[in-house]
Amino acid sequence: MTTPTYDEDIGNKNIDTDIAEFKEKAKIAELESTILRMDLEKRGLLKANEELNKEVEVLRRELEKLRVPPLIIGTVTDKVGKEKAVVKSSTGPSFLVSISKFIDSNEIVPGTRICLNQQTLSVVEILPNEKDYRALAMEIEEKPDITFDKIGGLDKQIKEVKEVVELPLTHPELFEKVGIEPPKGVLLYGPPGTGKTLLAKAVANETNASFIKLVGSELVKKFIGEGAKLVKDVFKLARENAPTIIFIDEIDAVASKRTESLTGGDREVQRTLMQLLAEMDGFESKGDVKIIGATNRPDILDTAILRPGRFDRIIEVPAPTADGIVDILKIHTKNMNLKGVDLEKVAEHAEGCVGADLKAVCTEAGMLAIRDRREFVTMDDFLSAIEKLTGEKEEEYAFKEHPAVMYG
Ligand SMILES: Nc1ncnc2c1ncn2[C@@H]1O[C@H](COP(=O)(O)OP(=O)(O)OP(=O)(O)O)[C@@H](O)[C@H]1O
Repeated sequence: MTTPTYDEDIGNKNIDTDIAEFKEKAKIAELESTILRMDLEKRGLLKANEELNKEVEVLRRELEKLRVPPLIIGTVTDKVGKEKAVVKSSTGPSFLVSISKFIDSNEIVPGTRICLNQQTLSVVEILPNEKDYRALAMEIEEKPDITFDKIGGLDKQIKEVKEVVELPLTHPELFEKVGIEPPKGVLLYGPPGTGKTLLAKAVANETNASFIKLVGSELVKKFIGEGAKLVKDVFKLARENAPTIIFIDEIDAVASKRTESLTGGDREVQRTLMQLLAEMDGFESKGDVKIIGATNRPDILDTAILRPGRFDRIIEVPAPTADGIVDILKIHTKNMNLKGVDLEKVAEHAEGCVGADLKAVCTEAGMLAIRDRREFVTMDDFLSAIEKLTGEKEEEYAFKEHPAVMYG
């Protein structure tokens, strides 16, 4: 074997370097093409992701449509395969229904409470257990923190409510001695936002009573077939937690005049009203459960609800007078840092506003000060707030008929 000469040695080294360089370039080219391929793949995936997101959005909208109330409540009595179930609806009949693909069918077992879409009758929602669900339908406060001094411009109404609701709770013996039955319930009527709920809460506060609030329209519109049952439950709960004030807002939704031909929805309302009347007739007027109903539409009420022994006292809660507006403004500005604000002048500009509007005016005036980085609220803030809010209200009235128009 001959040893390579010096020149041969250099030549070999050059070839080696060339090969290494070539290999490196090939590697780089390969990596670059991998990057390109991956980039293309990424773009494809992003596109697919975009498509899928669109599909999810369409399905979500479809699901929302299915869940639009009114829904029928039912209880699963049997499961048929993976996609069907036998459901006893709370309106009476049983149905073999399909389970919507949006529902995890494993969660559907006999006894599960579900909601059915009214048109397709397919299972579109699983309800929490009965107790939790009931809690959603009513608002319960042990002792509300509203006192009579937080209500402005309603002195006459406060006196009447105290006489009719509070006195029988605090001094039932007075009624016994005189030999008259205290009223079981009182109906408050007037435009929205005038303080009906406040009055009911203040009575509960004064008498250390529990406060249960129901909203008539929710009772009958949200879940078909549950209204009557809920009314029954509310009275049971009220007796267990007595003394109790049951406040039924928008009572017209369950107690409007009967119509000749009853549609499904009307029948539901009728059942709820019957249950309410039965509960009212069934309890002692000397007992410690009182009902306060509220409505903006006294003209459409069924007279059955106004018979003696039911809502036998009716109290109007009107929009505030000029003095009332000043009183309410004083209440809502009590903790505000005012500078040069003449509440009587503010009241002149706020003519036609109800309590809820006045509260909104005070909050808006405060917000204007904060927006200006000021720590005090001026007359101008109030005037701008009134202008803004009354403008918004006018727009609202222009679009929808408002019950308050009844009151002029
Ligand atoms: N007379 C009032 N005095 C002080 N504040 C009031 C008065 N009326 C309304 N408000 C304010 O407006 C808010 C809403 O009032 P409230 O819920 O009592 O009205 P409502 O008559 O029950 O209305 P709705 O008929 O819409 O249920 C209250 O929380 C309170 O801040």
